[in-house]
Amino acid sequence: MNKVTDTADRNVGRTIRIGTRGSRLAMAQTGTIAAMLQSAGCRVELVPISTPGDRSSAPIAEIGVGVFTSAVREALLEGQVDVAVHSYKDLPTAPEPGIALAAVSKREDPRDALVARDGLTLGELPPGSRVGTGSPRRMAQLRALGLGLDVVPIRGNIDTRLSKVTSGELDAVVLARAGLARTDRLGLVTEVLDPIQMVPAPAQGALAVETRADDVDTEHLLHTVVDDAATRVAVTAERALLAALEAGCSAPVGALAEVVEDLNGEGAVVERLSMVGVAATAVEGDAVQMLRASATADTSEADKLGRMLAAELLDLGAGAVSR
Ligand SMILES: NCc1[nH]cc(CCC(=O)O)c1CC(=O)O
Repeated sequence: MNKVTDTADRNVGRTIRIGTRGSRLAMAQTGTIAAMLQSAGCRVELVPISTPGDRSSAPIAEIGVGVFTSAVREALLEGQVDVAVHSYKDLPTAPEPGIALAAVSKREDPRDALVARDGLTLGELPPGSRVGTGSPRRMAQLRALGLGLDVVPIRGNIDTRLSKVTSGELDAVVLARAGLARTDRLGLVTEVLDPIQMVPAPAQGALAVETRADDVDTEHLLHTVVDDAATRVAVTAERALLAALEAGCSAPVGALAEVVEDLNGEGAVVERLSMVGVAATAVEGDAVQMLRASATADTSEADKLGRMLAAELLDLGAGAVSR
């Protein structure tokens, strides 16, 4: 008997309750995980959860890290739901007592995307163009490109941000390509940004699927049905870099790791983990410099690779701004 069948059998007759926020993105993400569980023969129920993050329009920096995730985690701990699905990049780096990261699903394209007026690319936007983003990481990298863009802080869900281009208030916005893909809006993208110029947020495009730490059946099920090994290795390295810099999800820090095929000394194909990390030296004003470090390691050393690149960035002077 294969592993999936075995796990599904142990969960026969059970309905797995998945907590989800009501936003279009959250619903899409939860739907992806629900569909995987259903394909494995599980019955699934979606339980809507409202969070303070959804009810407030204050800047994320003010309302704090984890505003979107803590209410869903509470519902999990209280037993109202069995599974919580989060955008992995929105999770604080500190582990949550009582909660297990049961699976990381196969990552969407992690790159950032530009949605600009008149089909323009970043390079085609005239100097002085107003480009909106709420992320210090994107702000810093946009400024560091030296294109003379007017980088405007914005907030709100994907629809709110896109509407600022449609209304003419902004010339462009930068968003995660993954969020646009999951909500069927890739058609609006005028340029997918080069991940060397715009290093994505750690774990961008990946979903973290959690369950209660004592719910070993659900944990095993999720691990078997949902977990993607290559994604987990990559985001482990990226999150290790973030944690080592003591930087939260809104910090001016980017990291991207990828499992790649390489040749070893004997000419045999081996898998390696290749990674780049960036941190901004300043986020206020226009003079922003991005510090950069990159390296390759064995896939079994993901955590170590992330911490090593973080140490390199700290040596280069990243410490002062990332805390
Ligand atoms: N911070 C909000 C957020 N959290 C996850 C996504 C998109 C999906 C992802 O990055 O995995 C977004 C929107 C965005 O950054 O444009």
